[in-house]
Amino acid sequence: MSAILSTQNLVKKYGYKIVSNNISLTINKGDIYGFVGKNGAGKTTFMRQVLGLAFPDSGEITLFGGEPLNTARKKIGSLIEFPSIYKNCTAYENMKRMAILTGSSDKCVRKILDFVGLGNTGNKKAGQFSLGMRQRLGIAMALLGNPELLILDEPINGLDPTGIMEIRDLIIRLNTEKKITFMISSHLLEELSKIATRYGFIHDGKLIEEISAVELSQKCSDRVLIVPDNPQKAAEILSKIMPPQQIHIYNKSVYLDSMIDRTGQINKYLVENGVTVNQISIHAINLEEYFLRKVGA
Ligand SMILES: Nc1ncnc2c1ncn2[C@@H]1O[C@H](COP(=O)(O)OP(=O)(O)OP(=O)(O)O)[C@@H](O)[C@H]1O
Repeated sequence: MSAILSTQNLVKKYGYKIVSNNISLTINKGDIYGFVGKNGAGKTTFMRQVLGLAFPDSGEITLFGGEPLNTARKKIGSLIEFPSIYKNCTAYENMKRMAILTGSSDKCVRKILDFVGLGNTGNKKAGQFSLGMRQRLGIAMALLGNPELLILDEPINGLDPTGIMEIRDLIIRLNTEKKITFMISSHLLEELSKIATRYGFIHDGKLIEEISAVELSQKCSDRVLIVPDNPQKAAEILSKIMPPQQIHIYNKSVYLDSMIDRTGQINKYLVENGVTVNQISIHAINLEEYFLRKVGA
């Protein structure tokens, strides 16, 4: 697997605030990399550094196996926050403006507009577009110059369910048909989980975990949920009959990674050892819960 983007101990401070705290992250060719973090976690700042719009205090950015950053950045398209669209221009006119900067042909402009589903918008001004159409136009503009990597900052933020579905489908088609690698930031974790192949979780400027979608779904699969009167005591007692690393306390509950077929025995064992069990069940966690647990929320 070849890395398209990697950073080594990237640090960025604004005043005393460390916004990128030693971030070492890798995005491989073909990934749809979900960059997940709460508001203010440092997602945009990280992306801006990759794009050369903000400058790290220390650390390194490696693009496309070590090409000089200025030339390598020409292979990256981006949509950071809101697309810069002229509201009084049509989709085609907006694209033509951008095409001058990237040296793209008219044929290429029309092809991309068709691909993103805006080929038939005719004389309609972008100001009359839905938010979803505007986001698709933003992506279309980012596609000029044939990027190998697209960096999208919160591309589905504020979209209605149809808009979200359209952007999701577009990303999947660009990834599978055009072989474009994606880095997508979002705090809408459930939505991201429908497309991401790998994730990076960021919290308070720190990359707390990188994990593949397959590994994540294994980690989020069924486990035992126990609601005891005393979670600490329950965990301590259970650690005598199972590996302690498979026992997690979260939100006054105890979760066990194994023992799914032994809930009756667990219940009996805890009660015999003086723990009252208010609830014991099988529970699959979702991405949101997983992330919140990771960041200790
Ligand atoms: N130019 C700047 N000057 C000072 N502080 C900044 C600047 N840009 C960002 N910050 C601060 O850095 C922190 C991280 O911001 P950033 O926008 O990178 O987070 P984010 O994860 O993208 O969040 P959001 O989803 O809200 O945009 C925030 O506390 C923000 O206020």
